[in-house]
Amino acid sequence: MLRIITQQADVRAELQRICERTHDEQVLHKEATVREVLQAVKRQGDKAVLHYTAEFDKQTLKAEELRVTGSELDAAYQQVSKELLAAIRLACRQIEVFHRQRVPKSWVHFGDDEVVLGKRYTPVDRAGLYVPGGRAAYPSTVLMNAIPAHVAAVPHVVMVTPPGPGGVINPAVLVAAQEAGVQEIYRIGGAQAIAALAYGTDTIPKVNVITGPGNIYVTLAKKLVYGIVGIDSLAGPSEVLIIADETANPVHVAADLLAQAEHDPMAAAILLTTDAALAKNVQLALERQLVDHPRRIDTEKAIAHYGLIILVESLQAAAELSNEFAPEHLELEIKDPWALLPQIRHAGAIFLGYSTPEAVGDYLAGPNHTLPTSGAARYASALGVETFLKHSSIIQYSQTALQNVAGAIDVLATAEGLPSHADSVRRRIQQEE
Ligand SMILES: NC(=O)c1ccc[n+]([C@@H]2O[C@H](COP(=O)([O-])OP(=O)(O)OC[C@H]3O[C@@H](n4cnc5c(N)ncnc54)[C@H](O)[C@@H]3O)[C@@H](O)[C@H]2O)c1
Ligand SMILES: N[C@H](CO)Cc1c[nH]c[nH+]1
Ligand SMILES: [Zn+2]
Repeated sequence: MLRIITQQADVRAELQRICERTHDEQVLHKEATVREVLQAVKRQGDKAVLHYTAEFDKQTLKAEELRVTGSELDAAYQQVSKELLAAIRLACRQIEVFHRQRVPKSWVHFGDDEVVLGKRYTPVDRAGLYVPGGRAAYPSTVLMNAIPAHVAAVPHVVMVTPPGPGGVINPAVLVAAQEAGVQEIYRIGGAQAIAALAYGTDTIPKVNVITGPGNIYVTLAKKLVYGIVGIDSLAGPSEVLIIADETANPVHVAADLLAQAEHDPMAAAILLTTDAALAKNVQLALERQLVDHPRRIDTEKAIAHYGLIILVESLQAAAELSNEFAPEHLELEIKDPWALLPQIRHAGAIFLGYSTPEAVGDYLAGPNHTLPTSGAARYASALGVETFLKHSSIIQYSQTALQNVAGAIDVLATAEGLPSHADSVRRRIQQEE
């Protein structure tokens, strides 16, 4: 049963508990497991990857079986329906159109002071895309990761995803990967996959950046290898926070809460509403929709531990609580969502109005669905083209321009006690004299 509480002193503590659920004490033992997996893969490479694939994914594979073959890729097209292929292609187009609008451009400015300054963007050499596959297959996540990498012109893109029974990878995942231009795919998942991408093994190439969402093991592993490789953000168990007033449809609100809760027993689903009747009706609708839900047990776990309805005094109060939580997804199911939007400061993606369920963003609106979770939206953003790019600063001074600033550099270098810095400028000026 989804709990209803009224806005009172402990609301903030309760929201904080849910927000920080991936950092709490129960997660510590998982972090110990993840550290062990990372160390083992670093030292033993493929041997450890195969060991953990047998232990956690229950699949016994040989190193030469890790890479998905060309014939499996071809066969996948025969296994998906025409409708699914058409939907994947529609999503592909819309995601690409959106991501092409965001490509940062290199620039150079030639100043009148004979100083040239600029920024030059270049893609990483190798990217590793994690596509989750434990509880569900995610062709949509393939597209959300691979298309920005393609738009960024990353030369070498590797994808990993956990093996299903018999080592098989869901054909829709393989089709989506081909439609989005991924050629190299390995059937590994969890922390062992992140470790393999970060350190490299005989079979799996070491990459420069790892992107993609995953469960708590994947997210902890990404956090721990950050620095050895870049990462997009901590995109862990899914979340939705809905702000609704008396005009919202309780059946739709309940469906949207379940649409996130069904991802993972650690998913979070929160409703902030100004209307007590709506709160009650959402609670009832959610119970009804859960009755014959195919993922009922895990979804109920998420709702019981990380689900909540809070009755708030005003939409302004709701916006403040939402900002503190910084949800991955925020829905504004209210009369005038645009009026509340300026109050919203932290959210991975914001869905406005009654006809914009979060699922449109999950699949094909265009913006990326790989989003920061557990409060990371306070400082991080959606995966994007820029995740696969870095920029180098461009600086050129003429002799005259250098003379103009030589005195200031001398003073700063002397203040820092770094005489060779000052000398490197002085010698050039003197050489000219
Ligand atoms: N934030 C986002 O943008 C976003 C997008 C899509 C999905 N998600 C989230 O991705 C997650 C997908 O999770 P999933 O479990 O379905 O797939 P997953 O691929 O993330 O995790 C499966 C892997 O976890 C490992 N694992 C399972 N149990 C383990 C154990 N006891 N010890 C060590 N390793 C273990 C296994 O190796 C397995 O390969 C969900 O939490 C979902 O909410 C988030
Ligand atoms: N809601 C997920 C992000 O938290 C993304 C997704 C993929 N497929 C369905 N949903
Ligand atoms: Zn979803």
